[in-house]
Amino acid sequence: MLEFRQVHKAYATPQGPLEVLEGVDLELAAGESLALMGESGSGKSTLLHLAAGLDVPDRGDILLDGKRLSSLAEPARAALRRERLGLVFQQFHLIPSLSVRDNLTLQARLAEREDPDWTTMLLERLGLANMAGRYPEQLSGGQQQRLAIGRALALRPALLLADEPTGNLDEASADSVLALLGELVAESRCALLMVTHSARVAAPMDRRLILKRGQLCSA
Ligand SMILES: Nc1ncnc2c1ncn2[C@@H]1O[C@H](COP(=O)(O)OP(=O)(O)OP(=O)(O)O)[C@@H](O)[C@H]1O
Repeated sequence: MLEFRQVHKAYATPQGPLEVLEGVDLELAAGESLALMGESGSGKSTLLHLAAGLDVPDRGDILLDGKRLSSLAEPARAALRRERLGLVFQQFHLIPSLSVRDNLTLQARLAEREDPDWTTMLLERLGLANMAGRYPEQLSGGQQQRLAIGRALALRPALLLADEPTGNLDEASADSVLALLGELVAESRCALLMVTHSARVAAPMDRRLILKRGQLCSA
């Protein structure tokens, strides 16, 4: 469902171009889970942003459901993103003026695809059912993280892209939230591409790859 073919990406810096991805090949099947690992600065977030169509490669192709993301204009990429992807990034980007429930369901309502049973199940599983009327600032960091995960799953995406959103959580709570994410993804049968530094989080996933010197290799 997601394919990278010889993807190259460099950033312009005062010292000249910084080559981050140098011929990345990747295939992710529907429903498959993949842990993306690698040292800080190795290009994991860059790869995830490209997969989300938030940025485009310098060379190479990225295909989502057989559509060439890299040659679509931004409005078409945004439409595909809304339709098919769930995103969980390091910043939660919750809307302060909306309640927990409304943050979770906003996109689904805009797309007229709200599923009240799924929403209720997500709120319960994420431990947010008794605070659905609260606002983001009234939640702890871990609760905000769980809400960001719920929001990404509310539209039942075909692919969830997650940049390990551990925030300032201690290791034990981060691991338990990420384990819950893994369960919800499996139940909704969506594919998962997750950046993680934790071997424990990566262990149950179908595959583990490491980004090293601009290329992907097996962990
Ligand atoms: N917009 C940008 N302009 C210039 N350099 C950038 C830009 N974005 C990222 N970089 C550089 O590209 C490299 C890869 O960054 P990226 O954020 O993809 O790494 P990462 O593996 O996700 O790192 P971390 O694990 O620390 O989050 C880093 O050296 C970073 O400094």
